[in-house]
Amino acid sequence: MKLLILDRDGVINYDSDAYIKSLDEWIPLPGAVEAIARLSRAGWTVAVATNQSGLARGYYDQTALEAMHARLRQLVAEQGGELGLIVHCPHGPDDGCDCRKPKPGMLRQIATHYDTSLAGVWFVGDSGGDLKAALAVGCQPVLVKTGKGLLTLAQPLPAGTLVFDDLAAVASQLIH
Ligand SMILES: O=P(O)(O)OC[C@@H](O)[C@H]1O[C@@H](OP(=O)(O)O)[C@@H](O)[C@@H](O)[C@@H]1O
Ligand SMILES: [Mg+2]
Ligand SMILES: [Zn+2]
Repeated sequence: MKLLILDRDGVINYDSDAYIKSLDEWIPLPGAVEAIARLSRAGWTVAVATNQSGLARGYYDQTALEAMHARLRQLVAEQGGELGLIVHCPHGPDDGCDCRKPKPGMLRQIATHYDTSLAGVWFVGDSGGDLKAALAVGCQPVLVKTGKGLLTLAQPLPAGTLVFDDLAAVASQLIH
């Protein structure tokens, strides 16, 4: 299957060092919704793996998070596409979970959901933790320059990391 996995904050929507705490703060990056819809219409399954430690920190609740994800699904549907599984890690850095990136637990959850291999599946992120999670399970690490991407690019990247300006550029590369 044509599976693409995306990080959320900094890839699909603007990120903030103060976390994205409400639907009002959740603002799609230019071209991101259109890119997901284009990929979906072209037969790609687009899934999301996102750290949401703001839940553990008490900055927002599950209801707010689900409102953001419902809005994203609605926007993609309005462009004729369909967004696949969204998996989030609700834990904090000290909770010792298996799902918080750079651990690959969420990527494995997505592979299990779709009963497919992760080998070579592109995982598109903006942080070093995203790239590490990809490498841990044989995904193709892909960095975009949106969100924290330029900061990440200032550090040494894992060998073989692909770099694109944004999600729209990733979509154009995958859709021939
Ligand atoms: O990029 P994804 O995984 O979709 O989500 C990242 C967010 O959960 C937040 O992750 C936090 O990191 P800590 O969780 O505090 O280490 C910070 O980087 C915030 O700026 C950011 O909004
Ligand atoms: Mg991110
Ligand atoms: Zn977790």
